[in-house]
Amino acid sequence: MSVHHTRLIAALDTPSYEQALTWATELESKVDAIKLGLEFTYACGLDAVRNLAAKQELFLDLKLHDIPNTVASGLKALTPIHPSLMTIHALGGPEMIARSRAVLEEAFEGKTARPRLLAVTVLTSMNEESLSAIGINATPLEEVVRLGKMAIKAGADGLVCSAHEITALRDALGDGPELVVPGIRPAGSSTDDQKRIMTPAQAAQAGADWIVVGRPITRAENPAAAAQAIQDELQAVTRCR
Ligand SMILES: O=c1ccn([C@@H]2O[C@H](COP(=O)(O)O)[C@@H](O)[C@H]2O)c(=O)[nH]1
Repeated sequence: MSVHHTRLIAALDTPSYEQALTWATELESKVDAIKLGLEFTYACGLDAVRNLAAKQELFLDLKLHDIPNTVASGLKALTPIHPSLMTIHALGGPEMIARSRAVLEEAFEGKTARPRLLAVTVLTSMNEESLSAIGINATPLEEVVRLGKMAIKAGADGLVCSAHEITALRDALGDGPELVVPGIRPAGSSTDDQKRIMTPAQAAQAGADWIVVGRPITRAENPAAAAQAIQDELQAVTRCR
């Protein structure tokens, strides 16, 4: 059994390269990784992503979702950036997930660390009502566990889920899968468009490997101080597993 600490990822959601670089620099010693997603990548391009990846460990969150060949080829095209974590949507199904895993293994054969493949289960902006609106008559918890089991069996290294589903996923899948958890809100902060939220300490207590925090850091008057406060909250929670 070893002591386990939850690590902090800052989501740098901005269309401005200068802004992202400023945040990445300010947060360098405060967060464990940065996340770049659709907004930054579409606005600034892959060279900009590559430049920031040279500065800090990178979670490249592009949530690919298409037919298996297109997703696998897309992931392959991104491998020179060498992010630590990459996302696809679990809803793409087992063949898409298995092809994605295979392409990453092939691209990084013989190298020390390949990017870990994460399957996004149910977005943290969704609740039971939003699931019902798209014809899914299940709770987010039921749907996350159902998709999570399928995705891990198909070859995903981990899952993106909310902190509310961590215990059920650990019960179903054990400690192996890497659980990456957005929808994090320090006590008293605005929920924005997030529906399934928890505080950093609650998510750490539940067993998150990583938490993802965007606006509570980037919209703070002092982003570095906001990130440090979250780290302090995480450090106060020590789990053994
Ligand atoms: O289910 C998901 C999957 C990804 N995200 C991403 O995480 C950050 C959260 O940002 P906040 O500002 O802390 O809300 C954002 O980049 C999302 O694209 C998610 O929120 N939920």
